[in-house]
Amino acid sequence: MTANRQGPTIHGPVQDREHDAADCCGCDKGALLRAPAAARKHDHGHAHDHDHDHDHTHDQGEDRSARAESAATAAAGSASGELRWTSLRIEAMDCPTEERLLRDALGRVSAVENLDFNLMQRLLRVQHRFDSIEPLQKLVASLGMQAEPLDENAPASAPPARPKPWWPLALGAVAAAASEFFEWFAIGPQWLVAALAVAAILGAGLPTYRKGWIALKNRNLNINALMSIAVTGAMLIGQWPEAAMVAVLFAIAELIEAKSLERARNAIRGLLQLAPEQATVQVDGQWQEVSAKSVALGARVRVRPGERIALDGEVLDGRSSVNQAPITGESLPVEKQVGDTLFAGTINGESALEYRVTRVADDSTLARIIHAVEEAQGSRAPTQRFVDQFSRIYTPVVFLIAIVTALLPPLFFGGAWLDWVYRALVLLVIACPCALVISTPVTIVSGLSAAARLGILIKGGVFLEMGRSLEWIALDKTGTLTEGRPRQTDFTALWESAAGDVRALAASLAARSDHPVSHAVAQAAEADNVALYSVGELTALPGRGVKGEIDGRTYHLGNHRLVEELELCSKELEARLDALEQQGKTVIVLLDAQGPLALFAVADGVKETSREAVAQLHDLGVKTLMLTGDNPHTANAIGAQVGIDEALGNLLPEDKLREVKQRQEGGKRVGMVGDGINDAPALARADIGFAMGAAGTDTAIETAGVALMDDDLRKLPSFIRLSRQTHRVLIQNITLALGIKAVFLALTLTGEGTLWMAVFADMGASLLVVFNGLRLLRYRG
Ligand SMILES: Nc1ncnc2c1ncn2[C@@H]1O[C@H](COP(=O)(O)OP(=O)(O)OP(=O)(O)O)[C@@H](O)[C@H]1O
Ligand SMILES: [Zn+2]
Repeated sequence: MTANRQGPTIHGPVQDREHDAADCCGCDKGALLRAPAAARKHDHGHAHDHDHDHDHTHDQGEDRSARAESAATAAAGSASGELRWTSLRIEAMDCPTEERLLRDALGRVSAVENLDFNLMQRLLRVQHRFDSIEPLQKLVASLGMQAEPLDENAPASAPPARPKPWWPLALGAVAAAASEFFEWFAIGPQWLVAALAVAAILGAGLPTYRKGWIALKNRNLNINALMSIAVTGAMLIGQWPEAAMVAVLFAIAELIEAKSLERARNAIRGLLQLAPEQATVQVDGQWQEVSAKSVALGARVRVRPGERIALDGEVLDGRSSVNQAPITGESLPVEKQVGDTLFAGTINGESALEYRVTRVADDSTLARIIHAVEEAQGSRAPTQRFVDQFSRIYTPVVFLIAIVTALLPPLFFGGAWLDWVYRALVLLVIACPCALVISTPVTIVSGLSAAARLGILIKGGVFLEMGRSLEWIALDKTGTLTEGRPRQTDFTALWESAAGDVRALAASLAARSDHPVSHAVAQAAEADNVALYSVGELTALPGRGVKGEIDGRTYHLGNHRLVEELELCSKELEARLDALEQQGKTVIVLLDAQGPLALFAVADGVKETSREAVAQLHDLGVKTLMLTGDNPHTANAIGAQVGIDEALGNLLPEDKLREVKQRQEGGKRVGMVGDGINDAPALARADIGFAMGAAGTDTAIETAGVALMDDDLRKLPSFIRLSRQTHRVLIQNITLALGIKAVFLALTLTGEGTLWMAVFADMGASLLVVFNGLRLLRYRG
C-alpha cells in the first residue's frame, strides 16, 4: 500500500474525459469528495464508458494549448527532464470547479503526463517532465490559485482550512437587506437602492466574480460563471435588490456547504487522530516520550492503563484487556497477553503493557484502513456515474432554454425584453445541477465512513450500493461459521505399524501443516508429549491433506477423498468415518502404502454470533449457503446448528467457484465470505467478496471488496442494512434535487419565479441533500 501512495501507478492520461463530471456547470461536487486516483485499479465496476463527451471547454483548438504551453515553458524553461511526480497542495482547490479548471489548463501542457486529484486533501499530484516545479506553480497562479510543493513524507491529511474573514459577507448581507427594504417600501431615491446593492455585491460577491471571471476566460461555464452572469444581468436590467440578494444568498450558501463538506472530510480525519502522536519508548534502558512517527520497528514501547496504543505491536510483558472497537467495531474488550497482537488506535484497559513495534506508524493497520477508505472514496459509485452523466446533458440543455427564453418571446411574440431576460436569468440559476451532483458523493462518503467506524471496510461505493441487492451469501465453514480452532476429540489406531507409533507419525506430518485440522492433531499430540519424527519432503494436497516421508517411507494424512484417490478405502473404514462425521466431526486418516493406520476426529465449535448473523440475514431476505471442503455429514451438522439454508460439503476450490457462478445466473447478486486459499477463486467470482478478521492480515484489507475487521458475522447484516439505508438516502436526494428544479422550471416559465427565490431553492436543495447524506454518519449498525 505504500507502493500505492508513492508509486506512479495512478491515472489514465489527462485527456481521459471520463472523469470530467458535470463539465458544463463545473460544480462537479462529486469530485470534491473524490479521493486520489479516480481510476485506480481498485475502481471496481468502473465501466469504462469512453464516450468522450465533447463539452464546450473542449473546442478551443490548438492556439490555446499552444499558449498555455508557451506560458509554462517560458516561465521556467526546459522540460527535457525525466518523468517524475510532484505533489502540490493547493489551498483554494476545495471545489470541483477548480479541478475542472486545473485539469483543462494543465492537461494542455505536453510536459504534463498525468494528473491525480485529491480534493478531500486539497492535493494535486502531477506527473511531468519539467526540470523545476516553477512552471507548474505559474500555471496554477494564472488560474488564481497557489500551489505549494509538498514533500512526500509530509502528512497527507489536509490541514484545516484557513478561516476567511466573515465581516465583508455580514456587511453585504445588511446592505442587501437594506436595499431590498428601501425598494419594497419605496423609501429614498433609486440611486440609494442601487448603491446599497452594489455595496452588497462588493462585500459578498467579489470572490464569486473573481472565480467566475477566471472560469469564463477559460471558457468554462461553472457555477461561479453562471452566478456572475445572473448577478450582472440583474443589475443591467435594473433589478438592483435582486442582484444583491442573489450574491449574498449564494455566498452564504457556499459557506454552509463548505462547512458541511468539511464534516464529511473530518469523518476520515477523525479516524486518523485515533492513534496518539506520542509513544513511550525505551531508549538505552530509559523510558522516553517520542513522536510515534519516529519509532522504529522492533522498539520496545510502554502503554499505561487507559491510554491509547500508538503503534501496531506484539505484547512482550503484561496482561490487560484492550478495547479494539476503533479498529474492529467490536464493543467487548479483548484480553491480551504476551505474544498477542496490538493495534494502533485501540485503547488499553486496566493495566500497563509493554510491546514490541511490529509496524511503523505509516504502515499500521489503522493507516491501511484510512488509506483504503480514502481510496474507496476515489472510486465512483454507479449512481454517481449516472448523476454525472445526467448533469452533463442537463446544464447545456437548461442553458439553451434560457437563451431561447430570453430571445424568442420578445423577438417573435412581442414579449417585453426585460421580463423575458429576467426569466432567462432565473433559468441560469436553475441550470446548475449542484444539488444533484453533490448529493451522491456526500451520501456515499458518509456511508463509507460510518462503516469504517463499525469495523467494516468497504472498498468502494460500488460495493456499498450493491450490498442491498445481494440475494445469496455463501459462507465458508472453517473459521467463518466455526471458531476455526478445531480440537482433536477421537483417536483410533487401526493397525500396529511396523515403523512405530502411529500417533507420532500423524503428528509429525500434521505439525508441518498450518491447516486447522492438522493443527488440532499436532496440538493434541504435543499436549500428550508425543515425540515427533523428522519429516522429509512434505507436500500439501489441497482439499485432501498432506503427504510426507518419514524414514524413507511415504505416509498420507487426509480426508476420505484422499483415501479414495489412493484406492485404499474399505467398507469398514467408511462405516467408522460415517459414525464420527454424523456427530459433526471432521475425520482424517493416516495411511501408509498398504492402507489406513489410524483415524483422528476433530471438532470445531460454532461461533456464538454465527447463528444470530444467519438469522438476521434471513430476516433481510438474503439466502445463505455454506460451502466447505469438509465432508457433507459435518457440513450438514454444522449447517443445522447455525440454521443455514443450504450446506454443501466435499467441495474443491473449483466446486465452490461453480456453486457461486450457478447462483449468479440470471443476474443475481451473490456475496461470498471466506478466508482460506481454497476460497480464493469463489471470492473473486462473487459480486462482493467479504474477508473476515481482516485486522491482522494485509492481503485481506487490500484484496477483499468488503473487509470485516474482526470475525463477527453480524457485520454482514449490518453492512446490508447500511447499504439499503444508503440507497434510500440516494433516492431521496435525487428526487429532492430534481423535484425542486422541476418546480422552479415551471414557476419561471410561467413568470412566477424570482431570482432570489431560485437561488434560495437551489442552495436550499444543495444543503438539504448534504445534510440528508451526512445523516448516514450516524449509522450505528
Ligand atoms: N493440511 C491438511 N491437514 C489435514 N487435513 C486436511 C489438510 N488439508 C485438507 N484436509 C482435509 O480436507 C478437508 C477439506 O479441506 P479444505 O481446506 O478444502 O476445507 P476446510 O478448511 O476443511 O473447510 P472450509 O472449506 O470450510 O474452509 C478438510 O476438512 C480436512 O479433512
Ligand atoms: Zn470411501
